[in-house]
Amino acid sequence: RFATFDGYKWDKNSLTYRIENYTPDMSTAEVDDSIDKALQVWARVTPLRFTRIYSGTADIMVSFGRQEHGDFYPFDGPDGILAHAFPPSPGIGGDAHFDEDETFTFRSDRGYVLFLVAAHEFGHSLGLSHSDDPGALMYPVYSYSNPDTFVLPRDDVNGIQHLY
Ligand SMILES: CNC(=O)[C@@H](NC(=O)[C@H](CC(C)C)CN(O)C=O)C(C)(C)C
Ligand SMILES: [Ca+2]
Ligand SMILES: [Zn+2]
Ligand SMILES: [Zn+2]
Repeated sequence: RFATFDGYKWDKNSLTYRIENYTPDMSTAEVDDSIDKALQVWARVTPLRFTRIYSGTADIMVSFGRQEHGDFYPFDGPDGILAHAFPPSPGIGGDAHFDEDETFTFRSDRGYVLFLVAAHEFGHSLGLSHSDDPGALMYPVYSYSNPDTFVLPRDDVNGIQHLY
């Protein structure tokens, strides 16, 4: 069953995002595609629309970092926590951080598929917290699934459509 951050949500349907830096694990094109596809997962089932910007401050700032990286939530080296994101609000709200000490992949299960991790994080960026449904994208434990055949689970659709 989905959960939200007590009604934190964006008060606009048009949101901007900016990819601030890249992981060496994948090509920039693969990172760009993974991030774009992860946002489209949510756009397909809501009125939300995402526009990429290349400078300045976006609603959703996407970055890779390791250990202490500028907020009070340092990462923890390989495995463990893969990423985190902040619920809707000005400033750091909406931002998604990925642990650079992970191996991120485009489609391979020999690492963590960036598309899947990002889709989960963007759920948080939009106002969803965790689901107790093990089949939900917003379940707090990573599990591999084929990005090419990924379908947003019903619990996540219900959750995001409860908000937008
Ligand atoms: C492989 N490691 C895991 O499955 C870890 N889970 C995560 O890193 C979550 C992100 C995944 C679901 C993309 C953290 N989270 O909720 C961010 O919003 C642990 C279960 C070990 C905490
Ligand atoms: Ca980690
Ligand atoms: Zn962070
Ligand atoms: Zn999470």
